[in-house]
Amino acid sequence: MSGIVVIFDFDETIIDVDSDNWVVNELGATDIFNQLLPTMPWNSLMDRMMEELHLQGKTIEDIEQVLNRVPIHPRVVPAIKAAYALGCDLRVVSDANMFYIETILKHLGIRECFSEINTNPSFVDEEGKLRVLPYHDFHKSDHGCKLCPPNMCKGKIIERIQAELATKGKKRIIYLGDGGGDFCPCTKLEESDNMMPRKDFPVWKLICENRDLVKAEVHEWVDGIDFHGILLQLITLMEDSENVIVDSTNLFDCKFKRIALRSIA
Ligand SMILES: Cc1ncc(C[n+]2csc(CCOP(=O)(O)O)c2C)c(N)n1
Ligand SMILES: [Mg+2]
Repeated sequence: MSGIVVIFDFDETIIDVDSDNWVVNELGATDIFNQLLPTMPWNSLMDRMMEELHLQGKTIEDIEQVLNRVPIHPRVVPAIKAAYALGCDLRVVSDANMFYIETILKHLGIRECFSEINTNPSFVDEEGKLRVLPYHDFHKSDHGCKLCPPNMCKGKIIERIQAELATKGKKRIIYLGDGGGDFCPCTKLEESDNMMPRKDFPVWKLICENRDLVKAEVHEWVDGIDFHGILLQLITLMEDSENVIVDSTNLFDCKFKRIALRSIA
């Protein structure tokens, strides 16, 4: 086991679209989705959209088939398999839902690479309808974070993971994400952690505008080629820097690799 935990956002990070929009659009429910969007929070809207699809005769198998052909860059699965093979602890933190994520990861043959999936719970009810629930029950209590949507504060999830890691000795985090919801967790990372925001996506813009709020090293990525290249380079570099104390000859190699990485100043 390496001392590295890699935390992945899901939509527009592991897969190349928003899974919610993908299912709605592919099953022909875009118009009703657009009508309902201004009237309720996203997470409640997804539960409602699953009801609409059920009423239109769409089955759970139809949803599975659509999820199984979701766009993903060909380098992403090899990157995840390689990070797992190198002994990293891989986790998902996503505002999609458990049914979508597990269906896609199983189809890609990488479900077992992940030790944990933190997302909105979902289940198939007795009528065969997919139900989507909030990660935090915002009807019961407010998570109190002003940056995040009411159903999920990814920063709270990172703090829980950090507390767990603190009990297991020193572990370093690499976080990959794209969305506005990935900014709060990124502000919780330490100097020795690495943040990989997707270039020109909301979290990248928020980091550029609030550079002082982010202590972690920042490495932007554009596509699956970067996802693969930068992630594996960072894992190697972080492992090297752990070995530096026992083998100082690694130091030059380590510095050289650091220069080779693309960073946001
Ligand atoms: C303008 C606008 N309205 C609503 C949303 C909400 N939203 C869209 S896809 C998604 C799932 C993200 O999953 P993951 O955390 O895996 O990326 C969420 C919560 C948004 N992003 N932008
Ligand atoms: Mg995302």
